[in-house]
This record gives sequence, structure tokens and C-alpha cells, in this order.
Amino acid sequence: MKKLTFAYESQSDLRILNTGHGWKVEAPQSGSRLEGGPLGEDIYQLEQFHCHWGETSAEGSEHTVDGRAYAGELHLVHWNTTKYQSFAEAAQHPDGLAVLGVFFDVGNESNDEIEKIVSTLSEIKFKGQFTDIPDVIDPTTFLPSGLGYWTYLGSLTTPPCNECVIWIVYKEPITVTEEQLVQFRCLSACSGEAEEFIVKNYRPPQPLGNRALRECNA
Ligand SMILES: COc1ccc(C[C@@]2(O)NC(=S)NC2=O)c(OC)c1
Ligand SMILES: [Zn+2]
Repeated sequence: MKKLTFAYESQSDLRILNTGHGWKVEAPQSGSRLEGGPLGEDIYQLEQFHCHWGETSAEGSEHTVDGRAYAGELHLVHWNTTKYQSFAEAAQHPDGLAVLGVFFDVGNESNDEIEKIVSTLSEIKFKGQFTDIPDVIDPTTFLPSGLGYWTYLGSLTTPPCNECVIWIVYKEPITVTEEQLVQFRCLSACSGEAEEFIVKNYRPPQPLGNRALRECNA
């Protein structure tokens, strides 16, 4: 495969919302480009990023590596702007979306970029609430230093589970603290006063079946 290349803008005042299933940052970036690697000749543009986690740090990722789960997984969602006119249209095609998956390992060092997300969560405790992230966010800073990855053709991980995702899962995790994950788990799935914490929002991996899994050791 050709080398995977990416270019992102740094943006402030990005909107973060509580979807009821977790937090999501809306980051449509017409100036961003993800291309190469398994993406053929097409250019993909960043649309949003969100995260999955578990009740304890022994689980939480949506992919496992030789059966091992990580404490969480960040999804940087891109859509094919070469072939399609909108994100919604792209999500109807096998080469419509490209999602970068980044595993979370728990360590003692707080992740400064994730902390910019955590610092807003008290303002979006309930489903439907949203706020703007005052800090400047550069999506590049969410990526691990080692850029080796696995890639395969897969799907969205929640219904409607469209088979429209070219998955690119980085082999090297990034580090977050247990406290940062504890803050994720304090989000409520409800819009009212009732508190039903979103303690886990990862979906179990499905059999690979006859899909080809490729890797790149950047
Ligand atoms: C176009 O409709 C959808 C529907 C759901 C999701 C969310 C998700 O299912 N997909 C991934 S990736 N992780 C998830 O939790 C989505 O994200 C791009 C797009
Ligand atoms: Zn996801």
C-alpha cells in the first residue's frame, strides 16, 4: 500500500455534544485530507470524532488484538469527498467512510488533548446538551507516534451498521489516565434529571469472516 498521509487544521470552538451514547466532536474540516494507504486515489475529509469506553479499563475498545481489549478507542471519522457529495451519501457506499481507530491504554500521564475534551464534559452531562471547546484542537495530536496500522473493510459499529467503513486501526495505543475515563463514565444517557450513566458504549467485535486484514508497519 502507498503511505497513508494526513493533514488537519487546528480549530478552536469545535462543538462537542452528548449523543446519549457518549460524546461527539463535530469537526467538519474542508481543509483536511486523509489519503493513500488503503484509500486508493480518493481523498477523505474529517467529519467528526468520538470515543468508546468500558465500565472498567479492562474493556472499552471496539477492536481487539489477539483477543485483547484496550481501555477505550477513539474514532476519527472521515468521508470520501472525491466520489460523494455529502457524508450521508458516502455512508451508503463501501468506500464512503474512512475511520482512524486509536486505542487507549491507561497510564499515569494525563493526555493533554483528551483533557481539553474532559474539561467540557460537566457542561454536557445530559443527552442533547452541547457546548463549544474553547481550546484549540489539532486532530494530529490524537495519533500515536508509531504509525503502523491494520486495515480492513468493515462497518459502522452501531445500527444501522452500514458496511461503509475502510477501517485503519493504529497498532500503538495512546495513554490516558483512569481519571479521564472516569469522567467519560459520568455522562448521562438521559436528557432529564434521571441519571443513567454511560458507563460503557463499546460494541463487541464481530467475526472477521472472509474479509482480508492487511497491515502497514510505517
Ligand atoms: C452515518 O451514520 C452513522 C451512524 C452511527 C455512527 C456511529 C458509529 O456506529 N460509527 C462508528 S465508526 N462508531 C460508532 O459508534 C456513525 O459514525 C460515523 C455514523
Ligand atoms: Zn465509533
